[in-house]
Amino acid sequence: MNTALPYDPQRLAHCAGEIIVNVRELSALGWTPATSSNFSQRLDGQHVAITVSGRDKGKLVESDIMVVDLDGAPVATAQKSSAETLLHTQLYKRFPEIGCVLHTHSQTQTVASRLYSGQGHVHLEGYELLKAFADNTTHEMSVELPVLPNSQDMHTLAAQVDALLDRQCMWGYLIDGHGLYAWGRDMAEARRHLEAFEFLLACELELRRLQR
Ligand SMILES: CSCCC(=O)C(=O)COP(=O)(O)O
Ligand SMILES: [Zn+2]
Repeated sequence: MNTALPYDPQRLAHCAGEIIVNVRELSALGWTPATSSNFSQRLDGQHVAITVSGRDKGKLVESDIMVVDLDGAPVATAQKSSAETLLHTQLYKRFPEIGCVLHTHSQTQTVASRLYSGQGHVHLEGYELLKAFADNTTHEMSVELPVLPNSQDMHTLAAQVDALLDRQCMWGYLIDGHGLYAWGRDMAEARRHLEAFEFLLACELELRRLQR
């Protein structure tokens, strides 16, 4: 064991395994086309396991998961982390309870982001599946899923997200023409939120189509 590492390598191996298994399943659904999407899990109070930039997310292996600190700087590696690392670390930095962040580019998420960008959010109401966002004490009756303008400048995007989080507490957001970010206390919860958003967005798109 390399005792010089500032994080627990066994925890990294565990998180990498969880990321690989879950992302393969998301990829098989067609939610990570053309090397898009990125995924992370918190290792401890200072470190995050995150996907290496540009990898085929459907074929991840352990060496495709690396460690960054909460400012997004690589730790004990020369690998390049996801181009969108800052969008992950800003969440871990701000909310100690967040343990997992998932970002995908499904067709449903991307089309919905385009359709609702003018409105700035997607209003989700009247669905039993909204219970996927409820904790033990509250029963969510409606959810506003924010839609942010896209930018190639991650600092601009991260500033938009920070401003949003000042006003509103939520489990995800869309980026226009880009995809969805969703998170949770652990992989299971983040995945439940991601799948619930995907399903609810698909319902909204279908309703719009039928109502035309
Ligand atoms: C080819 S997709 C463009 C970048 C992107 O949006 C994405 O999610 C993947 O970027 P990464 O650097 O994490 O591979
Ligand atoms: Zn992306």
